[in-house]
Amino acid sequence: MTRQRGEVVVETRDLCMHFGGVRAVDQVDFSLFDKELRCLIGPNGAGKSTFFKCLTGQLTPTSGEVIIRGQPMTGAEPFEVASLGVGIKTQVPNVFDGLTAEENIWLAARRWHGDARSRSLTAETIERLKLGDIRRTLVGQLAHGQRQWVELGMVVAAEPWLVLLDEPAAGMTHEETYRTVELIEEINKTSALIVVEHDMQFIRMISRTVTLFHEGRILMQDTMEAISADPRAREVYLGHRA
Ligand SMILES: Nc1ncnc2c1ncn2[C@@H]1O[C@H](COP(=O)(O)OP(=O)(O)OP(=O)(O)O)[C@@H](O)[C@H]1O
Repeated sequence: MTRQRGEVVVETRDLCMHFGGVRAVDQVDFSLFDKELRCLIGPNGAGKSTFFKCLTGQLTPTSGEVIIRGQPMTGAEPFEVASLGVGIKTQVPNVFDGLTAEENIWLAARRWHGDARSRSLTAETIERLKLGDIRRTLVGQLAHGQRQWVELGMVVAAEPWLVLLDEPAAGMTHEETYRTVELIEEINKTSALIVVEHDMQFIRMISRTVTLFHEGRILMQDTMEAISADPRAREVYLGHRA
């Protein structure tokens, strides 16, 4: 079961996001502990992305509460969530194609820090995520996976204590997915993470506590091994994916 570590840093209470009659997120009570790495999985339409967007401020929930490090953040704007020290990577690309990888990472650092600190953070991030071979390449010329890693670098350069990632391995090859897992493990040394992901190979490699959504609710929360062995979980999700 979930190994509880330290303080709860993200909490939702009775969170609901309804679109007309569609209960995309319905009465969700969720807790994330400091330094935890949590994956959110579920079949198409289960409510993962909607839940994610309620945390990031992209959507204002219909009812319920979002609490981040003790602060009530229900309905906050994305910049207010980011201001708490939360790094957010959505599915929408957020890079400048006409700038190099290094310049993109520097810009992300510069948003929060002075010039000197931004330069050192950029160098540290490139070293930490092993992006040295592409640092001077224009992002518009990079492969899909490499662009995603630059975006991860942009998130890391802001020194977040919490990182929220929506489908970081989407569209990646096996090798790119493997590298992305390594980068996420590296980021988890300094940040808690919530990762929405479809890719079973990715989830198994990450191998931590997984929250399984189904019809807007949390159906199960456990290791991937336990979820894989559960008949109900298999029926709603794994049966048509594993
Ligand atoms: N803006 C919206 N307006 C109306 N309905 C929406 C909207 N966004 C999501 N929904 C509906 O809410 C439900 C949950 O969708 P959501 O995208 O959160 O699921 P998901 O688990 O992220 O699915 P996927 O894995 O396919 O991305 C679905 O029925 C979807 O059609």
